[in-house]
Amino acid sequence: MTAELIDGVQMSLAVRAEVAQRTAALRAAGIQPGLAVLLVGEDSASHVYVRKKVKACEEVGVRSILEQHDASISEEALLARVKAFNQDEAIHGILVQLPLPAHIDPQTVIKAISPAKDVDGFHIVNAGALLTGTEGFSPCTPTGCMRMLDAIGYELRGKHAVVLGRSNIVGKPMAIMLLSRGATVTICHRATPDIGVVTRQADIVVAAAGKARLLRGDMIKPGAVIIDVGMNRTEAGLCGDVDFESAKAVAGWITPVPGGVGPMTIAMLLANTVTSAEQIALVQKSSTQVPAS
Ligand SMILES: Nc1nc2c(c(=O)[nH]1)N[C@@H](CN(C=O)c1ccc(C(=O)N[C@@H](CCC(=O)O)C(=O)O)cc1)CN2
Repeated sequence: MTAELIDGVQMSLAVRAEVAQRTAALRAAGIQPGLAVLLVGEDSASHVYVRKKVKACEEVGVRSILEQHDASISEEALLARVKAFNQDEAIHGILVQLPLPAHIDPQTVIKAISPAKDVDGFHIVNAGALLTGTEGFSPCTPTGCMRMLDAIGYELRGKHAVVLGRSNIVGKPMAIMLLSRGATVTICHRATPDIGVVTRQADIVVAAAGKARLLRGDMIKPGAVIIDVGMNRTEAGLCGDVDFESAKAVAGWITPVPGGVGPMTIAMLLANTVTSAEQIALVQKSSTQVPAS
């Protein structure tokens, strides 16, 4: 068997086209969606991702402000910048690119972002909304993975989904999203003794462990859907958490790296930013409406 490729580039273009239409409608109503991006330090991968985000904004008509800070910026100074963007009416989304330097606590910084502008969906208010199935912003990478599963018409109800990795930005929210769609979910992590025993039972594996080529073909149930969130820079170049060549010989569907989940992450960020602008516009409109006498 050779797996069918899930093309994240094509899917992200479809999402971007929708976002561009919504942006055009907002602009016609006098609202220019705006995203503030805070980048701290010299992590080269972060610079690549942020450049992609800024370019994507430009392409769909979202205004972006990129603020770059030296790695030595204090936590207080960074918090002050976040708070300034919270107050800025031209800004509808705020994101702080992760990882941050070791002297800055990411949770403290994320907590300072207004939940209404938290287009990364990392704030505890939005994490709680996801957990309880109420309205809020969902993290971009797992939301992008769900869109990919939907795009191939995959029915999750009754399936066994295995998530590799338990990070706050991918593993945990991914598990909640799969669970809320009726899948039986297992999370494997560093302390799981033998992940192959678990993954061989899975109908879907989402690999987000941050370990190059962790999931090999011999650990996959024939016909399973394999979503690779990994973004590992090795001597051989960029590779995912899945050993693509051996996995594609066994799986039913598979995402490539690059060109899989990454572009969908950026597309979902654009979608969240435009949603935020639409919501803020709605609130502003209702607060300026004069009640009928
Ligand atoms: N504030 C945030 N920080 C981080 C997030 C996030 O969602 N919000 N996620 C990751 C990195 N990330 C987004 O920021 C991200 C990673 C990869 C890609 C992407 O398009 N990858 C390309 C390949 C790029 C390359 O050549 O290196 C692909 O897969 O095709 C986009 C976004 C951690 N930090």
